[in-house]
Amino acid sequence: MGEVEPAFIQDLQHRPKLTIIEAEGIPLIDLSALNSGSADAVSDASLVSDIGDACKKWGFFQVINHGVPLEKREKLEKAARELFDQPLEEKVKMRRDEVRVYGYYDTEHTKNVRDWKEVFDFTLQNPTIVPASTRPHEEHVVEWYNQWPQYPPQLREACEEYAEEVERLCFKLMELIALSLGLPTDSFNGFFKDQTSFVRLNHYPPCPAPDLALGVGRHKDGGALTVLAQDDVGGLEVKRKSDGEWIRVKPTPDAFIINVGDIIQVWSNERYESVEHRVMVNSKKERFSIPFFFNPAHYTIVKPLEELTSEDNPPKYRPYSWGNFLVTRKGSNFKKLDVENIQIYHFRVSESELANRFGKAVSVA
Ligand SMILES: O=C(O)CCC(=O)C(=O)O
Ligand SMILES: [Fe+2]
Repeated sequence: MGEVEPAFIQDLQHRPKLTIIEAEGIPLIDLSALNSGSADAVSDASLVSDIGDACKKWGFFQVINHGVPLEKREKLEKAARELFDQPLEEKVKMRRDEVRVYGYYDTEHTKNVRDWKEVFDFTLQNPTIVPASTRPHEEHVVEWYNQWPQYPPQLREACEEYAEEVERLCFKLMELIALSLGLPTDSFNGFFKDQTSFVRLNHYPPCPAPDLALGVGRHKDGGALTVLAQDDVGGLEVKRKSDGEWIRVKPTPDAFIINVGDIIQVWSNERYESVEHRVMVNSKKERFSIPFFFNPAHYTIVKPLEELTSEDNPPKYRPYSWGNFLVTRKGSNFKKLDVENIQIYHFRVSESELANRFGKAVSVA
């Protein structure tokens, strides 16, 4: 990528500020209690409340001593560099499209503006089963398969080993999140039995106009939880809930950045919110990152959990099909649409509807 074409240029109000706020950063949480071997470590009370506070206040936190071996992460980071270092003719041999949705891609759009990046996606469950179309109530399913390159030869093994470790961490984090919401530890496990999780290798090349373009435009992650490994360059910005300022997430060696996705926002009936984030690019340095998107089975109907709703706190979302959401989002990756793609707020019950329901409940009582 050389010159900045118009497709990359953000609208004025979404352009990044080059003065970076690193003030009060997202919380840093030490997970060593989880790996101490004690059977009830996951119910460590202060850990649970720290996670709950971070989810509520920020929707984002970093973890250290998370149990994912550093050598597995480094092996994948090295393979990712070698992969993106290949000539474009090689990389496009495993190009993603509407049928082969995993593989290499360099023309992704977020909110209909092109991202300054190239990516390689792979799924954990190969094949991943999803609805055959974006039609509501689609009963047929299709299989989505991985595409592996010849070079670098160790990429596939590095991907699979890394994914296995991070998946384990995701299950532990979901247990901590369940406890922080006052739910039984294993409340969420069942949703991930036939998971649609996938991992993305991101490469953000140096960009001649970091004031006009973004590596990834502002967005919320649509799944349940994201576990992100970023290198030491920096660029991820999180929209601070308290004042809407964009805050840079400072790289911490060997830490993972965790964020709550839209599904946890719905399950928790907005006790925890999925927070907007974006990636700034750099005129001198390339940057690499690896998000792991932890997603439930395609047949999951996402709705606020009964235990977390009540007459005073009625469900704020209408139930929706995760498979339909995922397939609709993936389709929108491949073309620039004239309309906004599927967003979680489309399923939000309006404040006036909520007030009406509440009013009715009161008048009946
Ligand atoms: O590269 C990053 O730091 C974050 C990427 C991201 O937010 C995403 O791919 O959803
Ligand atoms: Fe994201």
